[in-house]
Amino acid sequence: MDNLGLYFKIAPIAAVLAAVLFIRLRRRDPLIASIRGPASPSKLIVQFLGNMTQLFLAHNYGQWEYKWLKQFGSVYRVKACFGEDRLIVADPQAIKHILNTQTFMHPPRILRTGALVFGESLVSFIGKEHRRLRAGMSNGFSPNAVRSFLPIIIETAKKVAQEWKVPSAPGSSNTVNISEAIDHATLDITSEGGQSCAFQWAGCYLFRIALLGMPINTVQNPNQPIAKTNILDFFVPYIPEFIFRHLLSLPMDSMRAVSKFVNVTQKIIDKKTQEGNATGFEKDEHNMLNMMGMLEVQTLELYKISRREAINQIRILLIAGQDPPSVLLAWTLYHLAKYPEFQSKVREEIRAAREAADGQDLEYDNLTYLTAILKETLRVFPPNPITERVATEDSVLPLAFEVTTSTGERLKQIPIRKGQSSMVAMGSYNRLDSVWGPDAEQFRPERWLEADTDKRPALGPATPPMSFIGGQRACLGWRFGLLMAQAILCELLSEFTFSLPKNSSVRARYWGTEELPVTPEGVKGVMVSVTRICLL
Ligand code: HEM
Repeated sequence: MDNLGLYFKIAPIAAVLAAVLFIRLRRRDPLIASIRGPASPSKLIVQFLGNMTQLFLAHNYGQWEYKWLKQFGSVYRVKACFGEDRLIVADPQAIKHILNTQTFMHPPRILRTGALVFGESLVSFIGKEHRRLRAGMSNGFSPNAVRSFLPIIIETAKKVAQEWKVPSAPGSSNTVNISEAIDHATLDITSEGGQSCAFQWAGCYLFRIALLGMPINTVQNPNQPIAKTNILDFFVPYIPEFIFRHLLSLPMDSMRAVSKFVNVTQKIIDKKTQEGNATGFEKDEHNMLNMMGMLEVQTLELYKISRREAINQIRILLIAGQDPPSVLLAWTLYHLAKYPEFQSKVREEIRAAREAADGQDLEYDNLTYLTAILKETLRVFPPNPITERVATEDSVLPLAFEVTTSTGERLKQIPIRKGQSSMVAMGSYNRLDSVWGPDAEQFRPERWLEADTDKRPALGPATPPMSFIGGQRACLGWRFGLLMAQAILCELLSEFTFSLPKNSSVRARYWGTEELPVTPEGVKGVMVSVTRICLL
């Protein structure tokens, strides 16, 4: 009986696996299969996952990907789940084509997960629906709208300084995990401190727990949860809808945390809508929805966006707006602590700018060395190093650099069949010797001050480097993210020096969609010694 029971449990799973494998093998494109790439790992258990474990679960993100880049060139093939052939694309011309034509879309995996976590939002919409919503939201990210957040950014940076608990006497220091306070800071900014915005009723505290409790923000017990949830991610396209709907009920810490986030934000959205309907949507609130004009009747009518839809964007703005700037700041502070010579130079630039501004707000874009440091950090450790697109029809990928197949054929372009998945590898593009020169691996901010910098292909906003992606799904908040980083760094560098404690080390870990710095124990963040100086 026991054996029979087991058989009935295993048989349907085996049948589904066999069917998926059969469909995959029949759909295999011989040209893509002939493009050179790494062999699949030989262990049986990971064979199902192909090279995905090396790509996404590497001990140090990029340890395989950047090696393959050197070995196989700027476009190569990897194995994904169930023998699927995927392209890893770091070639600038191919990337430009993928991002700027309507032929390539987010894969169902991202759209499905996006819909589950964010509801009807920018990340779960495609085509006309996406363009409509994006047009309405884009309006609000103008330089002026973004700059109106400067007072709260500066005020929040001061709170970071307090959270580090460094005694007030110059020379006093403390060793802290810089990501903890920075995570709180970017969340406070994005949700406008919870003081005057949509989150007020729910209490900022509850909201914080819900958002900061999400696994993408707290990698407390790194290896297990990361591996489990990332592996689950690989299977998302194959999970039937009736099971997928209940994914958040799985007894896993990560699922519980995401579910809490969904529930708390849903209550906020409902409450905000009810209150607004009863008493009107206040114009004097200063929050992101207002910044984008998303509570104004004219804007909503112009872009045919319902109010409900507008308020729904709270979730995506909070996640997209909170985490990448925090990761960028953590990697930047790590590099400044590691290279004191760059740190002194940037501090000197800030000091001179403050003197010239004579008490007025700084013009951050004029701080060329600070911008160089940020661009170099975005180049070497882009917060989102890789993303995926799927061809919706047959197409041809143009190439800047030829690709050689395993039979020795040299391709100047790659014909792509409908359904072919391509990973747009921003991190790899940002390290291409052919674009960045032989020192591409090195952290060298000076490269941004050299004359030939702007000759590199511009693939998206604030590029090069390509860390905000480009085309129809380019980061909407890149200007906001950069302003947050610039202003917070100016405040912190005016008050503290940063250095790495003895024997400290950091590695990069892929989590969710991000390349996070983690301590040797695997906790998100970087341990840094922070020492107070006389205020600049
Ligand atoms: C340093 C900071 C940031 C980086 C490196 C970054 C990077 C990115 C990347 C790579 C994408 C594309 C992901 C994909 O298509 O797979 C993206 C999309 C997006 N980002 Fe950012 N981001 C940053 C800050 C922000 C901020 C501050 C906001 C909002 C306040 C924001 C809002 C968005 C939104 C709404 C999208 C989706 C756009 C769409 O699908 O049309 N981001 N970001």
